[in-house]
Amino acid sequence: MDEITFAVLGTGGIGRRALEVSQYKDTLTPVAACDRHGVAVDFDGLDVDELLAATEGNIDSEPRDDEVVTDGGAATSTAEGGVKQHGEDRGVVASSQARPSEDPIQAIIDHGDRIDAVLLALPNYEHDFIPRTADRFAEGGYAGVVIDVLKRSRVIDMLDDRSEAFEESGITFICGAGATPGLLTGAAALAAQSFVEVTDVDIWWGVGLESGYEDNRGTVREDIAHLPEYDIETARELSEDEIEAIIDDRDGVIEFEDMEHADDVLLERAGVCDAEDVSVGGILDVRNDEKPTTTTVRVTGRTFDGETATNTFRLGDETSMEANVNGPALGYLKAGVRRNRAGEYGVFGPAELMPGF
Ligand SMILES: NC(=O)c1ccc[n+]([C@@H]2O[C@H](COP(=O)([O-])OP(=O)(O)OC[C@H]3O[C@@H](n4cnc5c(N)ncnc54)[C@H](O)[C@@H]3O)[C@@H](O)[C@H]2O)c1
Repeated sequence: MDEITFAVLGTGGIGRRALEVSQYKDTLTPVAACDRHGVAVDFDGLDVDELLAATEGNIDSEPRDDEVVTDGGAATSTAEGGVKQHGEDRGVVASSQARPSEDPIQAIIDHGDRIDAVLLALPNYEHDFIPRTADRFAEGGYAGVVIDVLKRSRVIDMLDDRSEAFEESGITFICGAGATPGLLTGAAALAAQSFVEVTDVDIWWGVGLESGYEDNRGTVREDIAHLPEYDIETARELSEDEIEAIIDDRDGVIEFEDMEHADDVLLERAGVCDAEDVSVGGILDVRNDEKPTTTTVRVTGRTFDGETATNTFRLGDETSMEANVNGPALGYLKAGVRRNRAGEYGVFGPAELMPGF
């Protein structure tokens, strides 16, 4: 496969690791990265080691009320929380390759003709943030791959609504392509191949995050929004202290049931099963690196010759969340580029990039 240039939007917990993992993937060259403060662009390839060192412990993941994100305005804030900062500059601007920008996303769109794929490692505190960001790429004349690792089911419909616009623009949009949804959705689609009818898909994940906790505060906040007492708006408003209190109350271990994870709609749109037959839950432990439970996908169905069985896919307990999100995200990115170069545009989920059902 020819070289692929790609950009990462968001150099938080996920985006930084995507850059790191890309160094182990053939043909991928990171040429641009941004966060809410600035942007780094280098078409000879970013110096990932320098960028990671500069942003180590320097992620600004606190949600912003006063942030203007989609109309070309500045991403500014008066909030001081959520930043573990060293040196004078926040986030990516601490890298010598980056410069401050009033509108970092636009700066990347402006270079779009030299970027094959864009990985959106952005937060999802407003459900339409990623769809609106995608709109900006389409309106800015971008023609390439856009891929996200978002979790929420309802956002997939919002992206589907844009399918025609993406097709007209020459955009191949891959949605929900992290771990869950993403790797585990793809695994479910593969496991389903033994069956003529799938009756249940049960996804159960375990994440141990002790040493990655500081880097993944954004993800933890979004996960809290899946607890029955919270939603995306109330989770967005929580202070860091309130989040710590929620974690303390549970001795560092948070269990989730019936999560609104897009694995359900992504399996339905790939024809594997009905969305309502998919359930997602899991356990997050922020005080241990060891997974509190083994991540499994169980797909139950009926074979053509009348048997009922459950195919199970299990992740090794040693694999980290970062490995299970970013390896698949970059793998799906490459699959997207193949489609894009073959002239296939529109919206695709991870299950559709597996054998058809
Ligand atoms: N599918 C999966 O398996 C999976 C797993 C983990 C995380 N995620 C998702 O990945 C996303 C990112 O998580 P994270 O932990 O990296 O979050 P984070 O808060 O650590 O990082 C978000 C980054 O986005 C940047 N950003 C925010 N607003 C911006 C703007 N307007 N312009 C430019 N940059 C902006 C921030 O500066 C930061 O660098 C979340 O939505 C999370 O739910 C998915």
